Amino acid sequence: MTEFELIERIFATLQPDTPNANTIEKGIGDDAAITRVPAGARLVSCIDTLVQGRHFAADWDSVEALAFAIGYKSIAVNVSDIAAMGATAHSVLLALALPQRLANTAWLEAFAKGLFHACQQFGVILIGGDTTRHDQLVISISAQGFISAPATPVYRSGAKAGDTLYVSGTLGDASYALQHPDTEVGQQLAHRLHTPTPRAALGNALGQLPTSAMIDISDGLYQDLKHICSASQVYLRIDVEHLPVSSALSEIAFAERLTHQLTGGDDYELAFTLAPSLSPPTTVTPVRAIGQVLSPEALAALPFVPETPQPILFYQGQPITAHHPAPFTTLPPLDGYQHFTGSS
Ligand SMILES: Nc1ncnc2c1ncn2[C@@H]1O[C@H](COP(=O)(O)OP(=O)(O)OP(=O)(O)O)[C@@H](O)[C@H]1O
Ligand SMILES: Cc1ncc(C[n+]2csc(CCOP(=O)(O)O)c2C)c(N)n1
Ligand SMILES: [Mg+2]
Repeated sequence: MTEFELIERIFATLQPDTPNANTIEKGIGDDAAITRVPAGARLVSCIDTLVQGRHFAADWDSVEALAFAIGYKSIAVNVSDIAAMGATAHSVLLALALPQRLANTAWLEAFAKGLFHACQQFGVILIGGDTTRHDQLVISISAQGFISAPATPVYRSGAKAGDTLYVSGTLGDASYALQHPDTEVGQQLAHRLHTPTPRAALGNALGQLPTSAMIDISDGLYQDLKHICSASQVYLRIDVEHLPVSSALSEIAFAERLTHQLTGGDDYELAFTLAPSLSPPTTVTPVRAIGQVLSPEALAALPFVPETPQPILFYQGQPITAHHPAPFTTLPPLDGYQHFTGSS
């Protein structure tokens, strides 16, 4: 298959019809795509790259077996970032660095089926891309979405003292599945790692409310909430016993599963803050209050306040510290997933 046959046979042909198609003046097939933007809408854009051996397994057997899931997940992680702005995803561009051994109809069809399955589920259309050859599989997807009035974008920077902190779905499932793939619980949770569900409808509903801050959880709850703390210049209280847990993960010892929930990553849940007078929207995705934005008075009452704004963990009403680490025996490292560490 040549590069041009591949694009034509797989990406232009396998795409199902979608409602967004009528807003695309030119999709796959020219030098760039042309989209009709709804009058008054704001354009929301993001990009995420998935790399063999870093975002999914390095070995070829896994990459071959996971073709559908890799296609699905590369769309899902972008839809999640668009949802985290309070927006609705509309269309995507796909840049594919494809190893020779995957440039065959079987692998590409399975990959495209996963990709288009996610596109259909979340109402997005593939409008173009770029295909090159490389020795490892690397997938970059950029997504664009829209926010139309009365919805407004939700930033990381708007959390206010007294707001309630919420998180959607359940946490820690993907991380457990990644680290324990051969256990019964790991296998029950494998779908949460390979085919995560971005909270598209919830993100959209939160864009209709005066949601004060929002982020999607990709690198671990604690680390991602740190971004809300520094952008909003607030301290967050997290009550660890309130972290939502799936029934499969609840089988695991409390301290161990909490570590996955706080630091594991790959959750693609939404964390957000709302003024206490507001109720979170009711969509198919459950949400749970897990803490609050600390007021200056609440902070002043703490035995110790870190210098920089950050989340503070509580268990049974008491701050979790190195001296009083319960429910942990020793405080685990709370940094989540990082591509580069501090050392050079
Ligand atoms: N190479 C880059 N060039 C320009 N901006 C970048 C680059 N890498 C990251 N950014 C920007 O930095 C900000 C944070 O990026 P980051 O990738 O950490 O986002 P995230 O949503 O927290 O993580 P995820 O990759 O899991 O979606 C975003 O605004 C992103 O666009
Ligand atoms: C083989 C393998 N190793 C590790 C992980 C875990 N992992 C990789 S990237 C990431 C954060 C989001 O990435 P980004 O910040 O680039 O969007 C996480 C939690 C995985 N899924 N597969
Ligand atoms: Mg994000």
